Amino acid sequence: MAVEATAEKNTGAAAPESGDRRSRFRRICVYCGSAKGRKASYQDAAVELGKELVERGIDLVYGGGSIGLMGLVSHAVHDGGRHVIGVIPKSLMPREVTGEPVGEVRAVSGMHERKAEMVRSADAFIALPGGYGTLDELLEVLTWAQLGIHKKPIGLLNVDGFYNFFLSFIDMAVSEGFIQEDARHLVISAPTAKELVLKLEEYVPDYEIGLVWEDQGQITHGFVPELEPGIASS
Ligand SMILES: C/C(=C\CNc1ncnc2c1ncn2[C@@H]1O[C@H](COP(=O)(O)O)[C@@H](O)[C@H]1O)CO
Repeated sequence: MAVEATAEKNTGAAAPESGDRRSRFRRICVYCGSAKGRKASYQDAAVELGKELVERGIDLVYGGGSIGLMGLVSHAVHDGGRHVIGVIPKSLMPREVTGEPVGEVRAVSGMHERKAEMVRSADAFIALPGGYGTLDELLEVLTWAQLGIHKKPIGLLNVDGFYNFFLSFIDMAVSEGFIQEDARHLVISAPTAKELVLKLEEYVPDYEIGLVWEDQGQITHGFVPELEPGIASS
C-alpha cells in the first residue's frame, strides 16, 4: 500500500522498550460504523482496538450510543476500566436511535458541535470501518489537519483492506494534483490495532501551513503531548 508506506516518514521516535506500554495519549477518538458490518473481522477489530486502548491506559472519545462497532469498542474500553466519553447530539439521544451508552455522555447541540467537541477532547484519531458518518468525521479531521487547525495524528484501521480503495483514491488525488504530497502523510494506516497505535505514538508532525486560526484556539492548542522522558511508546 503506497499510503501506508509513505506514512513511515512520520515515525521519528526512539525504538520502544518492550514491557512498558504506557502511552503519550490521554484520549483517542474512534470514528466507526453505527452498523457492525458483514465480516466478523470488523467486529473483532473494534474489540481488539478497545482492548489495546485499555492496555495502554488510554481513554475513549466516540460518537456515543451502543449500536454497531461503536457499541463494541466502547464496551471493550469501559469493561477494561478506562473512561469512555460519548459525544451525542441531543436529537440522537433517544435510546431507540443509538442504544444505551456506557460511561460519560456529553450532549451537544448538533453534528457540527459534536465533531468539534470530539476533536477538542482527543489527542489522536482512529477510524475503524464505517459508512458515511465515519467518512464525514474522518475527512473533517483530516481537512482540519491539512489547514493546520490541529497537529494530532490520524489513523485508519485498515481491517481486511477495508480502506484500500480510500487509500488508492488519496494516491490518485495526489498524482492528479489535488492533494499535496506533504498532506498525504497526514493519513497513517495499519491492518491491526497494535501496529496502528504504535505508529500513532511515533508520529512526528512534519506538515506546516502557517495559518492562524483565532476561532479554533482550543483545538489548535490541544496539541499532542510529547513523550515524557522514560515513557516508552510500546
Ligand atoms: C440513523 C442511524 C444511526 C444513528 N445512530 C448514531 N448514533 C450515534 N452516532 C452516530 C449515529 N449515526 C452516525 N453516527 C456518527 O457517525 C459515525 C457512524 O456513522 P456511519 O454512517 O455508521 O459510519 C460514528 O462515528 C458516529 O459518531 C443509521 O445510520
